[in-house]
Amino acid sequence: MMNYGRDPATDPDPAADSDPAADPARDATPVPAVHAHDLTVVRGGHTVLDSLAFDVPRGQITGLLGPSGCGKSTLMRAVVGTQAKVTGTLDVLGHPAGDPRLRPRIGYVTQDPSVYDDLTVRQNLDYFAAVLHPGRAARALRRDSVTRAIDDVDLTGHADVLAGNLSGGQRSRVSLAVALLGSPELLVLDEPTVGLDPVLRRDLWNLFHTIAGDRGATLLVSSHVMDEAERCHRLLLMREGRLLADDAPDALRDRTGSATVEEAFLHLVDEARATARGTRQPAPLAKESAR
Ligand SMILES: Nc1ncnc2c1ncn2[C@@H]1O[C@H](COP(=O)(O)OP(=O)(O)OP(=O)(O)O)[C@@H](O)[C@H]1O
Repeated sequence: MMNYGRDPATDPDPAADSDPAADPARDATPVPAVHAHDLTVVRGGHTVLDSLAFDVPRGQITGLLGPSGCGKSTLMRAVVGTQAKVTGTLDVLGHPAGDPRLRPRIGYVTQDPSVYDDLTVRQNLDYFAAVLHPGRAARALRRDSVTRAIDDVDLTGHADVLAGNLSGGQRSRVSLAVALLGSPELLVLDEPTVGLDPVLRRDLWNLFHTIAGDRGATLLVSSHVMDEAERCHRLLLMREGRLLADDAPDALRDRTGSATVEEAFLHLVDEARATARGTRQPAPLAKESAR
């Protein structure tokens, strides 16, 4: 579906030479969970993602942060293969984004919870588990994975409540539980903590770290709340469809001499504006919020 206009000289196809025997050095550098090069998306005649290049390392939490409208959801849709008009290279778990082989390996939670309001929490999970693991032989596996997913998102006490009677934050957590069902290698979560109280937000971030640390999954998590950046292993900072930074939070703060990621973000915005004006003088600190 993607990988339009790949330049073999600068951007080799990872699937084409994926035999480790052909190049033993590849063992030392595993294919990243996501590899993007010259990734561009045009929507309604407007360039929403502008020639992005980045890697998302495996087994870590990568935060995708930036103000509302900067292109986070568009990028996530491109990664899971549901975005139209994508050009450039976008490889996910070693395959072109959108490859049908990726479907069971990726969990995706959109901003709008996709749950059936007329089913209970457990019935929602049972339904999706039956699609994922059909047949009588998988009955115990289904039951265990449903129980674990409901527990993961702290909804055990609400398992028999109709989804339509849950709060917005609880319905979002049902969506997350559905995404966790198949123990995906890559979880793509679009603003999963919106509308949650601080305790639930903390618990969810703890869960994300468990999923990455204990289960070895890769998480790509978007947020426009900069304090969530501090909880990520790596950050992709975006603004107006471009990448401002691709770094670890500590390195980002050090590099910009900032106390927080939000301050670092503002520093980088000023730097980008100064560069655009063709001057090396940093502009005064912006007043706008990064949120
Ligand atoms: N159907 C469309 N046609 C044209 N432009 C669109 C369309 N949908 C979104 N856009 C534009 O694409 C840009 C990126 O939108 P996107 O939803 O990816 O941003 P976002 O960073 O996820 O925002 P938010 O944090 O508010 O969800 C925005 O400027 C938006 O106006």
